[in-house]
Amino acid sequence: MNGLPPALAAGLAMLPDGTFAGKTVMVTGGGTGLGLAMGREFARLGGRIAIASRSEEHRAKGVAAIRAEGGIAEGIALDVRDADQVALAFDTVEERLGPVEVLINNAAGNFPVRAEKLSPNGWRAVVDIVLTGTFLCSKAFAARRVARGESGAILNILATYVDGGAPGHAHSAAAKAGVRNLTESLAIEWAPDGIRVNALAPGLFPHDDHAPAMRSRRPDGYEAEKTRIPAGRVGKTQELGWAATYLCSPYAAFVTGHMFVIDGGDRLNRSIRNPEFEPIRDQLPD
Ligand SMILES: CCC/C=C/C(=O)SCCNC(=O)CCNC(=O)[C@H](O)C(C)(C)COP(=O)([O-])OP(=O)([O-])OC[C@H]1O[C@@H](n2cnc3c(N)ncnc32)[C@H](O)[C@@H]1OP(=O)([O-])[O-]
Ligand SMILES: NC(=O)C1=CN([C@@H]2O[C@H](COP(=O)(O)OP(=O)(O)OC[C@H]3O[C@@H](n4cnc5c(N)ncnc54)[C@H](OP(=O)(O)O)[C@@H]3O)[C@@H](O)[C@H]2O)C=CC1
Repeated sequence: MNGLPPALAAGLAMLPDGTFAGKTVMVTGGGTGLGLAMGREFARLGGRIAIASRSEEHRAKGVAAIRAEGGIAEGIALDVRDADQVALAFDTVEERLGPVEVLINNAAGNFPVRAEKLSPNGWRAVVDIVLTGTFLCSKAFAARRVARGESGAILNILATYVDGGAPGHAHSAAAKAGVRNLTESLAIEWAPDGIRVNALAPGLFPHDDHAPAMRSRRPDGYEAEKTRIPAGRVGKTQELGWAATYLCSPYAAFVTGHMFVIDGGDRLNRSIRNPEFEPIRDQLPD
């Protein structure tokens, strides 16, 4: 489990080439980090990628990365918190790339903060991006798929702290837990329409795009994680692409309402000798 099989490390496909040929895949927050890694894998399998986010710079970077690999990508301006912008984004994508058949709700906001210091607006910003944004995009997607009488797939990006919470991240953990529950409600509601709704919960996947507030503050970066995570390493962003494309592919046609965890066993980590408890207020700045 510590490394990748040589064939996978060399970039060989898990799914057949062309699995997403002719399909439009919208990735919210797809210009950076994990969203971009997933978009690249969908594009490699033939998908047309719509990168929908707020920052022109992020969108342009993502579009350039996918096009440099021979893929098809367009950037679409979108703040997922705004229902009118969401509707316009879906219409614009349809005009430029065709109707969206796969939606990846990846956009998120997060910053570490002691809960008693989190302002109402800080709470609202994160919950609105993660929970309300996921609902608004899912609703716009499903309304269009149902009107066309066509199936589709939604993948919601969670975090492993949907179980157990996350001290210092109360806003994000609560919002992600809400998205997990939403995944299940919508999966049941839309199953008769052929719309599958699944979730992917990543463990620790460092990347160069991480927002400054979310970067590791440890002097050794992520070196210590090698002994903390049971698999002995952090995740590689390409691995999320493999999981995401499988869950949205016809090979997962009977999979819906599922949360797929990809974390090297981190979530289940229990030790015989547990570390001492260090209060969160001692771990975060004032
Ligand atoms: C752990 C591993 C798992 C990883 C999971 C991830 O999700 S990784 C993904 C991570 N990726 C990202 O997060 C990328 C996207 N993130 C973002 O765009 C911003 O971080 C955002 C979420 C604040 C939204 O931006 P926006 O322009 O909509 O909002 P705004 O700037 O107007 O602020 C709204 C309120 O929040 C307050 N506040 C802000 N920062 C801090 C802080 N550090 N401390 C305290 N408070 C903070 C700010 O003061 C304000 O409250 P006020 O003063 O009015 O009471
Ligand atoms: N990296 C990790 O270890 C982990 C990540 N995750 C999850 O993976 C996903 C991707 O995170 P990651 O790539 O690490 O982080 P990034 O900060 O790189 O990505 C977040 C993306 O969300 C977009 N975004 C933020 N707010 C909005 C908004 N209001 N409307 C539209 N787009 C928005 C940003 O684009 P823009 O600024 O252009 O709007 C950005 O591209 C998130 O859901 C995160 O919670 C979960 C567990 C671990």
